[in-house]
Amino acid sequence: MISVRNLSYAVGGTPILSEVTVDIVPGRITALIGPNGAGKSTLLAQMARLLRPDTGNVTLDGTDVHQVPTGDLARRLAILRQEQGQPSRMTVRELVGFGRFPHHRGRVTARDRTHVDTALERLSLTEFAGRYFDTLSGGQKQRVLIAMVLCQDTEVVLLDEPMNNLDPAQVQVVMGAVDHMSQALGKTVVVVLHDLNHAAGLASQVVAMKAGRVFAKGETDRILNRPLLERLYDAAFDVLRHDGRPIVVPKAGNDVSPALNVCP
Ligand SMILES: Nc1ncnc2c1ncn2[C@@H]1O[C@H](COP(=O)(O)OP(=O)(O)OP(=O)(O)O)[C@@H](O)[C@H]1O
Repeated sequence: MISVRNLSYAVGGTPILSEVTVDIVPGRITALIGPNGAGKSTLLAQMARLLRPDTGNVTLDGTDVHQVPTGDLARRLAILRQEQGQPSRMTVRELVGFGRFPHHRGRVTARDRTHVDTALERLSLTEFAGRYFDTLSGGQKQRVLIAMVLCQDTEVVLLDEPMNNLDPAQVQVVMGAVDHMSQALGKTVVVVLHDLNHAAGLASQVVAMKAGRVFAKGETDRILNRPLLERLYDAAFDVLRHDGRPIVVPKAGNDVSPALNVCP
């Protein structure tokens, strides 16, 4: 399990995360939501040990992530970042296959190839396997990077805005792949999402961030309600229900009532 305890982090004296405490439910999907600049990507990077907190810590099954040996962490945790390096002359299959490196360390086995094929298929990329990555469209590239994460077969998967650049059909492909990671493969997934309906469709838990702090956390149904969302975003919403889950509709004109702007 990933736990974040009293984590604070500042850059140049400016607080980015303040006293963040979160327990991520193992084997489930947790959505990180909140306004631009709330600290979601920074929190995800802290979970992946890409940043070091000033105070507090992130633990993986009770061990501080900064104490986990690097090879061990690479086999247990994978992250899709918003800004990945853009490799040029590599085919889709080669790139997705890189995700297996922490497992095979240069000696590729049949099992590694199966993982690559499965990831390509799951992200509807089989037809692009021989194409160079830099010849793909933005949405196709995004799916390749997600396939690379899936291929790593880690118990923890961290995804920063995986639905970026995707058309509605490809959103469904990626949502299906992420859902499969949790439902069928039992992985613990933390995903940064801006579209609250993607959060409603995917996540069982939501952590809402605002100004570097945890604003609210809990089961998706409990968090995605109108008063809470209006306070979180300082914007007006309607929240409807469809198929037993919330549908969030932003209202035009941002006519949030003054009373709802008051944070508790
Ligand atoms: N290296 C840095 N130097 C200065 N400020 C930073 C740095 N990294 C992050 N910040 C600031 O910290 C805040 C949180 O950034 P972060 O990217 O975590 O937010 P976010 O919730 O993921 O935002 P978005 O939804 O816009 O992607 C922002 O105000 C950002 O400008």
